[in-house]
Amino acid sequence: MMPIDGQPVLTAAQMRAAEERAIAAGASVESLMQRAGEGVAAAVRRLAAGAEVLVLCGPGNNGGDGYVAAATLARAGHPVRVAALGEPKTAAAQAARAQWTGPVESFPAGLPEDAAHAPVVVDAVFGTGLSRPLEGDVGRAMQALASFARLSIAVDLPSGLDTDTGAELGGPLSTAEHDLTLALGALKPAHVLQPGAKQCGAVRLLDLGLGLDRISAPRTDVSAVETIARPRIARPEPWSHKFSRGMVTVVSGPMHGASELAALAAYRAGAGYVQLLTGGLPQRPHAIVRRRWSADALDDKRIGAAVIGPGLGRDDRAREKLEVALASDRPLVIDGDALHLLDLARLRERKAATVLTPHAGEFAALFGEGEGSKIAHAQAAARESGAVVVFKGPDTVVAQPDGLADVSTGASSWLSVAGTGDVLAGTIATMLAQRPHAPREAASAGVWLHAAAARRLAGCFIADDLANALPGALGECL
Ligand SMILES: NC(=O)C1=CN([C@@H]2O[C@H](COP(=O)(O)OP(=O)(O)OC[C@H]3O[C@@H](n4cnc5c(N)ncnc54)[C@H](O)[C@@H]3O)[C@@H](O)[C@H]2O)[C@@H](O)CC1
Ligand SMILES: [K+]
Repeated sequence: MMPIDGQPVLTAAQMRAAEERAIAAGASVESLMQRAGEGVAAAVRRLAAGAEVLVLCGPGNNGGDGYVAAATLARAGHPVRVAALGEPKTAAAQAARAQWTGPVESFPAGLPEDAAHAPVVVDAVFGTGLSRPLEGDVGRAMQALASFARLSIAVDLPSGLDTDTGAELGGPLSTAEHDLTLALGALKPAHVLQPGAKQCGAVRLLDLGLGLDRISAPRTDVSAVETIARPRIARPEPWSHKFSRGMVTVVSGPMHGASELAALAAYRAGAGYVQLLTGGLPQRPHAIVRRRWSADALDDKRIGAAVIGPGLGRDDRAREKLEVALASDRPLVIDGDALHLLDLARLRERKAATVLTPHAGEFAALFGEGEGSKIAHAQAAARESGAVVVFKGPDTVVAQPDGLADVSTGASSWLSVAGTGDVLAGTIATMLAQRPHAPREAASAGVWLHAAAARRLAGCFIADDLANALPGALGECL
């Protein structure tokens, strides 16, 4: 079982292609299924601690993995039962079924009442092949079993999810929520995009030897999408000074608090010099340099990145400031109100690095609703705008115009509070000021730090606390 940071994310079609490549290179579906089932059995055995396991098997190869896992557990002397949704339909699943010598109960109808108390449930009903909503009582029965179980584990994916979008094919609340999902061979979008990611519980990767790791396969060969890994951030050099550490300028507006938060976060994320262009009164922290806005305020070549949007307002003065920011040659983070004023045609004329940080509402206002997954939406928006797009949420996606994209995993739901977006904008600006040539990497590093700061707070917090937790998160990256 491997952690999921910095791993490729493959669609169902990309997964099939990887399987075909492995078969062309000498593997067989049966050998891959054996490896998958044995990996599942090893994980289940370790976690079940001797408790009886009920394996639910579907008609396809996901079910085949389940039969191999059940047979492997039985051979090891672990108490295990099997219940199946029909007979296996593929040759590989039929061969796997033949390994299991015990009885097969039928699922969902016919499963005795006491099955509801199975302490450990393994969902091997459907994986990447599911193309339509679960029929009959399958979803409801699975939910009941999973909620009664002390431990419920999904093989590859929780049955009922759309692999490529993470949507529940049968509509909201139609899929069981598991404690653990064992992603086979590679992560899929449903492991990282909501609501699928929540239904997965913890996600761990089982390697099937498909050669999908970044050492064997360069990023674009198998997939342009990857989960965000902990960034490596350099300590200041002995000869570093405040400007070489990264200078961030935050453009303020009538709602001073939002830009104050962005400026505080920029400092806490490691910037050497943060100035706030504001008409507000001096306040803490005094380290923030406060200047009045002027039309040439962004001409300073020492500025590594500027932030515009938090608390900016949407009036003519806000428009004027945004136009100055767009015309400047400084890297720019555009957030909040500025996203509502943005003209995409004007943005495309800009040469310097630009990062947009919309939440779902701002994203829809700028780019429309779109088709497909959140990853596909972010990729299309990056292509259309020519900017790096950070499509925020519980499953933040960072995409750049050529299609490369990163997805955040494990964001705390406590981040759903006012001001955390301003903190993210400031954090990304610092990363951008320190890494001027790599806006996607800078944005992803900022997203990682933001999520790590929230994890360190481990519960309810306000945006000021989040900014103040950034140094601890940064410490994890040195
Ligand atoms: N891609 C790979 O490299 C490997 C994949 N394996 C497993 O194979 C799985 C994919 O197998 P399959 O493609 O056979 O797909 P699944 O096992 O996910 O299910 C597909 C089967 O269910 C039927 N079906 C689809 N939607 C249905 C619905 N709503 N109600 C009833 N029946 C429905 C399909 O007609 C098909 O028979 C993966 O998730 C993984 O568990 C492993 O065995 C080994 C390697
Ligand atoms: K499954």
